[in-house]
Amino acid sequence: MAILSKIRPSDARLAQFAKTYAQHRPIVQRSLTVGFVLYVLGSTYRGLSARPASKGPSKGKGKGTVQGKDGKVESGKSTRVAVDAVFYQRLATILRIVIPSIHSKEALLLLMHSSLLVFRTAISLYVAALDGKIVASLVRGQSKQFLFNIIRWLLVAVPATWTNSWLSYVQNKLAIAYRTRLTNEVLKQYLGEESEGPEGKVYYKLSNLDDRIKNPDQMITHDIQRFSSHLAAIYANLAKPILDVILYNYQLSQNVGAEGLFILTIFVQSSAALLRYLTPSFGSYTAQSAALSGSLRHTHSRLAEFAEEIAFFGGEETEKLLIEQEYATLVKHENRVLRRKWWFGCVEEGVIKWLWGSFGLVTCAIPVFFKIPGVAGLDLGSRTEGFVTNRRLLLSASDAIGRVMYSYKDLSELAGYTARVSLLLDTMADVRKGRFEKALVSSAEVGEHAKILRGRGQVFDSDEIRFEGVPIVTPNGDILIKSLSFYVKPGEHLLIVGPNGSGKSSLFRILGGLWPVYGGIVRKPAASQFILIPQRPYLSLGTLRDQIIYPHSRQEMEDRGVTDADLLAILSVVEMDSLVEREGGWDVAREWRDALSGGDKQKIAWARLFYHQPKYAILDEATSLVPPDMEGSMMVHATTLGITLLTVSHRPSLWKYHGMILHFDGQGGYVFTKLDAEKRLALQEEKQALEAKLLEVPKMKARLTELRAAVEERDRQI
Ligand SMILES: Nc1ncnc2c1ncn2[C@@H]1O[C@H](COP(=O)(O)OP(=O)(O)OP(=O)(O)O)[C@@H](O)[C@H]1O
Repeated sequence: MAILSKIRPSDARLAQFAKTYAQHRPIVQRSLTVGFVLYVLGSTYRGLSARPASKGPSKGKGKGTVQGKDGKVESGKSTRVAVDAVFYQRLATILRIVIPSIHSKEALLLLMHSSLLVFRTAISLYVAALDGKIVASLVRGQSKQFLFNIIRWLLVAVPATWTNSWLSYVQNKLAIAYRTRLTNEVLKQYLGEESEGPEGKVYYKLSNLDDRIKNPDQMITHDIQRFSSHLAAIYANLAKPILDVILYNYQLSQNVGAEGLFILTIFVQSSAALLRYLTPSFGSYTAQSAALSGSLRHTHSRLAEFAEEIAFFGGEETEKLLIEQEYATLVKHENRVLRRKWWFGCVEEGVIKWLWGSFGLVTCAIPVFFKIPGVAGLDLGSRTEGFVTNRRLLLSASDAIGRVMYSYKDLSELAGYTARVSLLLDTMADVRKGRFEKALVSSAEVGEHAKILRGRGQVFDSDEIRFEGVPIVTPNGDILIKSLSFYVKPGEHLLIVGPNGSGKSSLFRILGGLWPVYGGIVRKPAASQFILIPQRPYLSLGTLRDQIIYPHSRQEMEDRGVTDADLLAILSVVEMDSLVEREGGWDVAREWRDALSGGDKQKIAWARLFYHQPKYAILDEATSLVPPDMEGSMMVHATTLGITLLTVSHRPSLWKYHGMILHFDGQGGYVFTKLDAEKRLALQEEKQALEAKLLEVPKMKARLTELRAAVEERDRQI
């Protein structure tokens, strides 16, 4: 006061400014009101024009097709995406999975979330009343009352910040809970227990027998996560802003003071600087999350890439374990970030809304308790009240209105992710029932071809393998062989030969239960009685031991009474025992696909065969990279273990190990007969010798012509 009384010239200037301002104040108020209305209109327009959200999976005016990650349409038959009855129907189906009962954890979280939303609104109402009281005490100049109200204001900050942080925490918990439910359900079907039955091997059939889903890995990892977080957020994004808008709407009719706006801007800038300083490095957390998500996706893409090999090994459980481990690491990280967000949310709320809010009130109180010349008491009161209204409008109403504007966008994004998740669930359900959607070859619609495709064969359990009139049909409806009949009795090894693409591997896919049987009768042991060794064997993620015992776990190995010493003995059969020392022991884990050579991979696959000792081994060019002397010893060893071999090989050196031959001609025909290896080899040698002689004929003819010319020349000279 003493300082103020000394600066008379500035006091006069202040009084002059206040007078001019008071004269023009109505215009300022009107401009602010118009500006505010324009802002609301602009936000509304932006909110509505964001409806055909180009971001996210929805397309067009809230409608479109379900798209893959690179924008490719997921299915030939387009799936509508709109906020309509179909969306609510799909959502209801998924809700039954993510909230299985009212006693579930998710239902409890949802109840907590709702209660917190209502509680927060109640706090807002209380604060609104408290604000009014503070303004009243300011206007009346009641310093004690004012201080008392400020203390109440700071006290209410405790439950308010607590509620807001809890809201965000519970919402994110809910998203994780939804995701876990959906992931478990999808994994159950995708890598399900019933791998032996016709309902199993969904992960193989989804990508090989059906066209609808191009990237199941992305759907299971990314889309389910996006769907879950959108579903958890949509409740708060719709319900709370509507409540807030109703609550604050009456204040929009009140004065919007330019003074308040100015001071508030300073506060907002200061709080932003402080918060920038305090903010944990959420950017690096996001990068880490992306890396972990990428790793999880990589594991899934490996599964899709090697689906055939894993399907033959019945490695579903091992793959499921690996995926679950990756998922657990990701969730652990997300939970850590969530906890940081929780305390940061408290600080953020405390600083922005409450601490600076109280400072703002104190600032407004200065002209009340310390008289500023030229400004009337009544003006001061209305200006303070204007500031409070302004603060509320900007901090609460603008936030609420903004969220209402964008709620439709949220809803259509949720519709997009709902469509993706539904497509995944529906396609899996169809695949499990043997209903596939795939573009077929043009002739598939007519005549005998169509008749074969409409048919279904019978599959019986048996000790031996016997095909009776079974057509070999590719997933796109191409008929490789119309009717195939052959058998393999235990101990009677079968050699399968034929040109590329004639259907040799396709036969194995039917044996492994991967491709449907379109006709005839198939008798065969369960898929678990087969082991496939392809040219490029599958190596799982895990230790060196895991490669030999795949898909067994260490526990299963021990339960079978097998020790590491036994595994070493198995490795010595394929002359790979030095590998254990070279790689640093049985428990070393690495990307074995890159660590081993092609031949080493084949030998490891043979070691795996000797460990499992199945009834039948399918060898699809399984010795192509192994030295000739070793392939013989490996075959003999397999035979002594009682394993019956079904071999695809172009090497005549392997013929002698087989009793029967199935010869595809590549034109839809085949011969199934006894294989007399010696006779066949003798014939082969004679054929080769004749072919070699035939190659000499042109050279001999040329030489003969030369000799005849030379003789004629000599005769002329004589
Ligand atoms: N998942 C699939 N979808 C559609 N067609 C397929 C699929 N897998 C294989 N085919 C087709 O089936 C035909 C036979 O393939 P298969 O792998 O049985 O040949 P193969 O006799 O083993 O040949 P190769 O000696 O080259 O291995 C090929 O024309 C191939 O394109």
